[in-house]
Amino acid sequence: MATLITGIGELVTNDPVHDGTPLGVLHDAALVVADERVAWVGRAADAPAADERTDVGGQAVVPGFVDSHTHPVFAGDRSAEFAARMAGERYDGGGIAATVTATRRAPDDELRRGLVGRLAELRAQGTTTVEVKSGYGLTVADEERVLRLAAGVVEEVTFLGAHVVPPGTQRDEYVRTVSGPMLAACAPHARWIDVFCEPASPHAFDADEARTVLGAGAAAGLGLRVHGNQLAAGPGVALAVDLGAASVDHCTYLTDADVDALAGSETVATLLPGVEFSTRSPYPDARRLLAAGVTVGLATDCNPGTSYTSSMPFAIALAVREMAMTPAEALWAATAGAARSLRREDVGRVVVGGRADLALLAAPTYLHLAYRPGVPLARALDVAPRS
Ligand SMILES: N=CN[C@@H](CCC(=O)O)C(=O)O
Ligand SMILES: [Zn+2]
Repeated sequence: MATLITGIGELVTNDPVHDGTPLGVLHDAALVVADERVAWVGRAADAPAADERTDVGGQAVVPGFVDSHTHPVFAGDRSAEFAARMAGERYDGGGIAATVTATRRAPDDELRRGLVGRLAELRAQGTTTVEVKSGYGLTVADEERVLRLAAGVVEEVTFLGAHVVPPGTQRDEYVRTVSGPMLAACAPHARWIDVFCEPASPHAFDADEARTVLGAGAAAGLGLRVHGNQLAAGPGVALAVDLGAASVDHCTYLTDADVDALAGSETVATLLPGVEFSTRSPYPDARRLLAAGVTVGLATDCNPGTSYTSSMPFAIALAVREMAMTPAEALWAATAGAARSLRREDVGRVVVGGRADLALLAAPTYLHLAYRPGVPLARALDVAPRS
């Protein structure tokens, strides 16, 4: 069954063929969706016939947001930690242990309910692809169960056993566990492996430890992602580029050498401005990255410690207001850039043959995403189900 979506006042495709810009904007547009894929895209006046027709009344349609960095499988509450930070405390990753304790105690049903609820929250704000990390289990059994739950509901699943060294565990012994039995138990549920490489945190991993874990993950067939350069300049970015990681995330503190390395690489710099908002930290220098030609992605980093938001529009608004990205750059980073960080060609843009993952905006133009911060304008557009 084919559905014609018409009455699109402004359609962002991320396909430059339409207007010669990265966003590929069309006005008075329409598209045809069949079997959850885009079958046709163009001007409404040229639209072909279809079995069904949906008129969106002049609203804007953009590619569904791609949230390429989240940690939504957890239990417990860390709002008091947030309040303490707002009163001047610094974030160093120490609070992760509290979430680990609560997550280990939580039965599967409670974790699944929390995950599904957070994914619904994301979708209600226009996000159609979500990457989900583990990292609050940190035993073989708990990491495996978290990833099994995640793999039951999303495609992009990331093993983050190397989030922090759990209290009471020797560092070298833990790195051996993560790279050995934990990886063996978790790899069947995951597409990616990630490491919090941050020597500035006493809880996270240094370059050698991160290299060991990522090397083992690559040997097990997983793609690589890195949490790096969040708290200070450090080895995370260089390591990610050296190992051909798909993404290095945070990038808050970068040296010139880091920027140069990223510029000549296939590694996406994924910026997470919700973290700087919630930890009262300086924002990453997005303009420096863009000027150097680095591919920039944007994500929420939805997690209970540093960024408990599920809103990609909020990330876009922060990127525009606090990181001086243009609204067009921010939307591209939240869709096509984030898709590239997941090495996905089928999401993050509206092209024939791609997934019909779309966000509808209660607004005439995508500019409203940053212009009207905090207003629930975006929602995932549900098109007719597969025939
Ligand atoms: N920095 C490391 N990990 C998460 C925060 C986890 C937490 O504090 O619970 C992040 O991406 O910011
Ligand atoms: Zn993270």
